[in-house]
Amino acid sequence: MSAKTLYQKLVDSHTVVKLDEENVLLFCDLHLMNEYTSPQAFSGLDEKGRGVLIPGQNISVVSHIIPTHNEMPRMIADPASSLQALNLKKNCVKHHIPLFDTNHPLQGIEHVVSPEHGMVRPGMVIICGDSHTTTYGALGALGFGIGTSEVEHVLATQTLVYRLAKNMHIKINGILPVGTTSKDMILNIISQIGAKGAIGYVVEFSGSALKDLSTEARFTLCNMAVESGARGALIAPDQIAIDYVFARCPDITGEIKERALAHWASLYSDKDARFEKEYEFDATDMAPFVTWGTSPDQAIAINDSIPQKDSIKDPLDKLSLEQALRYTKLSDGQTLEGTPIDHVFIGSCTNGRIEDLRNVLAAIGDRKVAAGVRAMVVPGSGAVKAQAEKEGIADKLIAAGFEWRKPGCSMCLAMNDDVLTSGIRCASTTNRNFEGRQGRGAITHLMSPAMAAAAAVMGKITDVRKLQGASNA
Ligand SMILES: CC(C)[C@H](C(=O)O)[C@@H](O)C(=O)O
Ligand code: SF4
Repeated sequence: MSAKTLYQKLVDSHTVVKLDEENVLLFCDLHLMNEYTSPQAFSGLDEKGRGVLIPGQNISVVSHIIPTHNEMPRMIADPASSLQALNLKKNCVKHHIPLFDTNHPLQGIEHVVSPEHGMVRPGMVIICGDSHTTTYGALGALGFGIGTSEVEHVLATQTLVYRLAKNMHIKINGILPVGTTSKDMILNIISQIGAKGAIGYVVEFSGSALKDLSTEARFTLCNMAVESGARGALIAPDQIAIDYVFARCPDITGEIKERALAHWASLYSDKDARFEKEYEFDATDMAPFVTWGTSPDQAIAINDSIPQKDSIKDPLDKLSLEQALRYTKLSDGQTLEGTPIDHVFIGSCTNGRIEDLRNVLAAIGDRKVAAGVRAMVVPGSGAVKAQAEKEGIADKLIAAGFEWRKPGCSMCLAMNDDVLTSGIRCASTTNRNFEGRQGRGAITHLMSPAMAAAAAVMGKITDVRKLQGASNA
């Protein structure tokens, strides 16, 4: 038998039938839905008089449009958004699909909610009408985003017509230095391979630098891989992944547990497996990374400077640099450190988990949010929020001047009422910095939670490594 990549093993084990050289009918173990990308799919089912084939292998959350203010119970004031949430509820009740509704204590962003309750396990195929479904690769599950018409197909058949991707291997050796995180790692990688660098590929990450990363840090890495165009991101499951899953699945015991372990042990790329593209990085000299432009690959190390216009040969690249800098109101050749910021947003499916919030607290020490800065923390889920409150993180962040919100996507894409106004500069732990992403004319700098925390207390983009010790109180 020929050597296979982990990706090929996952696809083969889920292939119902090969359709042609490029397409297979793929079985999907878990299908996630949100209020935003599911309505047309349910209407499509209704029109054709079809039902949902396996309701228990689908799950829904309300995430994108809900407000994150602290009133109890949470109300959706915007009529269109309220209708979307109501429709999702109706559809889920009608088709017996479990729903984490607006006021459910565990509600949150799909990519935060599903792994924290043990729904994501190595070897699964997981799909969602949302691009950041690549997150689940951190546990050795193949996750990817699908379109609305595909959502309908999955609901009706639990399968998907799937176009095969190519294999890319990104090896990261060395050890991430203190003060850097997997967010810096992925921003660094994307800045080098480009926002289109992995189009058509499923990326497998490996290397010694991953061994020290927690599952949550790996989620961040795989989540953002899609920003390089990747159709999926994978990390072969190791003991860290296995421990994460079993801690959340106490019901898997005895023979089933043995069988699961035996299967998971086979989930790696064979020694001679062929990758169409390979990259190697060294984590040892990585530094905190921050975006300066309007694409996730327009990023630099905090101690570096924005590229000089004249150093860019390709006319299109030069144009996109000029356009980006016009929008972000920065100049070529300048450094980012010291750039004043107005707003800080900590949250999203990239960095809205408990470890991210612990990192925020650790970074600020006993400092307070700088005068004139508005800093918001939006936990990724109800469980993250409750945990942070239990650990005293919430109280300390509130005392430091942060707003403590309810879970949701919020200012990651500004589809609720958390919208920035034009010209506001935001230090954000999110994943996209396109023009207008956080509000028309608003400027987004993507960075790690620790770096965003440093920006909050210093009022400017700051190298978090310089913050150790001293206080601004
Ligand atoms: C709204 C949804 C389709 C979108 C996505 O697929 O990623 C959103 O989650 C985003 O992050 O831009
Ligand atoms: S948090 Fe942001 S990136 Fe994640 S699903 Fe929501 S809008 Fe998309």
